[in-house]
Amino acid sequence: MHDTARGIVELARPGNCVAAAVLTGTGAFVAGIDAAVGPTAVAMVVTAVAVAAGNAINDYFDREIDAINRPDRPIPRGAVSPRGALAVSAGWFALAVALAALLPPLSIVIAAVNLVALVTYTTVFKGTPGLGNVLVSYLVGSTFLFGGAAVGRPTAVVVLALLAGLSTFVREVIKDVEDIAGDRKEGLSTLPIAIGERRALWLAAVALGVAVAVSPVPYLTGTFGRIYLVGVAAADAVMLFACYESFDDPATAQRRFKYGTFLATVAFVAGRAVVLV
Ligand SMILES: CC(C)=CCC/C(C)=C/CC/C(C)=C/CC/C(C)=C/COC[C@H](O)COP(=O)(O)O
Ligand SMILES: CC(C)=CCC/C(C)=C/CC/C(C)=C/CC/C(C)=C/COP(=O)(O)OP(=O)(O)O
Ligand SMILES: [Mg+2]
Repeated sequence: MHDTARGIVELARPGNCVAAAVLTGTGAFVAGIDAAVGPTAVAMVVTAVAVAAGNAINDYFDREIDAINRPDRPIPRGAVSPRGALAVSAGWFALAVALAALLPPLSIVIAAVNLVALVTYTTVFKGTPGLGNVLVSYLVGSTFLFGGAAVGRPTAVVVLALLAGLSTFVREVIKDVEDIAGDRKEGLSTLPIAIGERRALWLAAVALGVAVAVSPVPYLTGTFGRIYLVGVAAADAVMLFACYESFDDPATAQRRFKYGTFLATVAFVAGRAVVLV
């Protein structure tokens, strides 16, 4: 029983759930959390539960592949049965739907689109070159819009959504380069397999260049205070270095890149806080 409970928690990948919920909360905070603390809290829980549901159904559909490449995952190691994982995912999806119904109309629309995307990601989008990366990027970017919509001001965080989406695309491509051997063995057609590793990494570098060029905009529009520039410059530097590093060592680069995105999230919060105090 102990390993089953641990397995169910692992299916959710709680670190991703918390990180995504923080992004939703950041979106609400930047947009104007004073307007609606309750809906913000609900939106953060919906985000966390939706990510848990999406990760669990991903493991269900990936169970044969993971048995070869990730035997330590809960289903291949026998901690949770495939049917059990599907039931847990369905329960989390149902909970996300029930809670999303408490939110404003636009939030409900975003949640509905995202939940369908999460159910179809693995079976429809993941194996199509670049499409899976674009969908995950949209999902991460949408957390800011979801938080902004919860407080009735989604347009206030469109730039943040774009930055999060672009940077997620970059990291997903680097992760696909890291996983290229296993993905090729599984017969997956990821972007690096379809167009080549270096071309895929150059495409990611261009996307990062756009994100870095756009990153001062929240300061220039007055949304964030000057401290944001210091924080986002550090985050940009980490992500740019990770992107350069990815051509030689994608495994280290994608982990370093993730720290850069966390640094950027802190810069968003600090940048807004100094304007509000
Ligand atoms: C240029 C600039 C200022 C960019 C903004 C960067 C920003 C705030 C990005 C947000 C990225 C973030 C913190 C995402 C966490 C939420 C999440 C669940 C991401 C999706 O991850 C999917 C990935 O495949 C999971 O893999 P792993 O992390 O290895 O478990
Ligand atoms: C705002 C709302 C309602 C939802 C947002 C949902 C979010 C932010 C999702 C983020 C992306 C995410 C974590 C999706 C889950 C599915 C996924 C991409 C799993 C990873 O799948 P693989 O590509 O198989 O990689 P692994 O090797 O890690 O399994
Ligand atoms: Mg998987």
